[in-house]
Amino acid sequence: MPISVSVPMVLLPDAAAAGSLFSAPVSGVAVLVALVTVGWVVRAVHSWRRLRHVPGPALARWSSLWMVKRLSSGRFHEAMCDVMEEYGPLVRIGPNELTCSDPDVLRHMSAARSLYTKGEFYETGRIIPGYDNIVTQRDDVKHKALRAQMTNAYRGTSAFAYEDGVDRQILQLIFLIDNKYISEPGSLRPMDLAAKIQFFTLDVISDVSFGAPFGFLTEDKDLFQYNEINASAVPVMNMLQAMPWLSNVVYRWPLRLALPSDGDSVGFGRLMGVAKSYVDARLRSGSKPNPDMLQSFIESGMSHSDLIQHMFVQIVAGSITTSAAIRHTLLALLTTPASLSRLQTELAALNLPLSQVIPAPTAESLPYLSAVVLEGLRMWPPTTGLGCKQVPPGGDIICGVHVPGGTQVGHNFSGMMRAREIWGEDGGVFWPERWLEMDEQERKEREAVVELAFGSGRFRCLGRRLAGVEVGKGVAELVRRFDFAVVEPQRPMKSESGVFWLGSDFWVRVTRRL
Ligand code: HEM
Repeated sequence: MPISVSVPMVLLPDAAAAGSLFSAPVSGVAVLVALVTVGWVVRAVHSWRRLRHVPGPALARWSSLWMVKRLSSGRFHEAMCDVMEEYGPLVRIGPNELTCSDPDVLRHMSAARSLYTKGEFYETGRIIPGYDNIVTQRDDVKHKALRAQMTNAYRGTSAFAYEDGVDRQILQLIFLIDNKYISEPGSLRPMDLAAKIQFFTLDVISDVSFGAPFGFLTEDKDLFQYNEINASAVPVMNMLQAMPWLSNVVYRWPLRLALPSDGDSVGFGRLMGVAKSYVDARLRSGSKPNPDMLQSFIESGMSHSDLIQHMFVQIVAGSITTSAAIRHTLLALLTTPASLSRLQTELAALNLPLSQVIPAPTAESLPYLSAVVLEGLRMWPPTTGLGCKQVPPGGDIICGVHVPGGTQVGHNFSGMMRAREIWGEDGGVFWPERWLEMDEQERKEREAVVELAFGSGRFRCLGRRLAGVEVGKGVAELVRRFDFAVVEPQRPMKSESGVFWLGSDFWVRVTRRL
């Protein structure tokens, strides 16, 4: 029997009543969406107008998507060269971001009395949310004070010499190659040169920092999955470069729980843990001072938390950059036999025994080695990120145009190092001879441009001297002792650029020369 249910008429809403029941929330959401859209459009139009006179790709005028796409493509350095070619030395690459390839402008922004400050992106490098280190400190007065505190350690006065640490790790690298990776006729022991160089730079920086290497070279493995985790963190850094405000999201609960911490067993956190254990051991009463950077930092009066942070900062800042420089210079040499042979001849003339590493002053006095190192830094500046500086409140005239206060102006390192106006038609070619053919004045000026790969003025890289010793000696000692044949000449190495270079799969066949 069918069941019939009778509903009292009072409970049945009529059509009009139904409409009013739903229309209130629907129209509320619609108004909200409309307000947000109008707000976004007004903001976008305002930001487009502020910099509409600066040339650049159409999408970049409205959105950060242009940068996001280029930064995540792995070819950011090429995008920077392309925009310079197409639009000139000052290019708009985001709603509030410009990039500049004029060396004078870059120097001006970082000069001692300049009113520019570090840009918004720097804050994204904080290790502890809300707590600044030398890289992230945007307050000029505090940055200056911190830098003064740290300079002694980087200068290498206080009875410590970088060179010993670099030499120890060069010998360790050579020992590893000699014992594990020498191929004989008919046998191949392929070696990923990119990985070994990364191990080398990590062991150098830990050796000079705490007086003991991490041990990447002795273990011959990616300890604490550091390199693997570093590679997976770079895409996040790339996103932050395009949209620094995202770091406010990352630093909030619950995402902040995923940030590295010194209790982690792998990655950045593990490295922080190692740094902390060295700091704690050194501060323990009765512990012996050691002639290293940590000791200099302690003597400068740094707090416990600052010591840990700055040990960690320099491990990261001092390894990814230096390894990119050595890796690219070696690749350029292996694929330019005339340059490699000329360098090997220069090194052979030194008649140094194999037990000895070339002393830094000797390496620096070699004309061809110096030309090779300069040319490697020029062709592939190791930092490809923008290092934006913020235009002071009153605005400034850059490359002849007015740029309003608050604009973020980045360094177009890659474009500047290949610009036709500076380097001529062959700026895109690795050719160390160019340095030997210049007259003294010209060479001085060009060297000053390459030097900008380390920043300048108030923000100049503190590890510049160590990096120079490491790159010069590292390249020289490897090509002096070994021949490297690229295993896959059509794709010699995997290399990607964003904020930093990432390199891997640089497979080589190694034989002894001496
Ligand atoms: C080829 C290797 C290297 C390159 C190309 C390089 C490049 C740079 C650049 C471009 C900056 C930023 C400048 C700016 O903000 O305008 C910088 C800053 C810095 N670098 Fe390096 N770097 C290298 C190696 C090193 C090494 C080995 C160390 C540590 C021993 C180091 C420690 C630092 C520190 C602490 C800063 C922050 C300076 C400050 O803000 O005052 N770097 N470097």
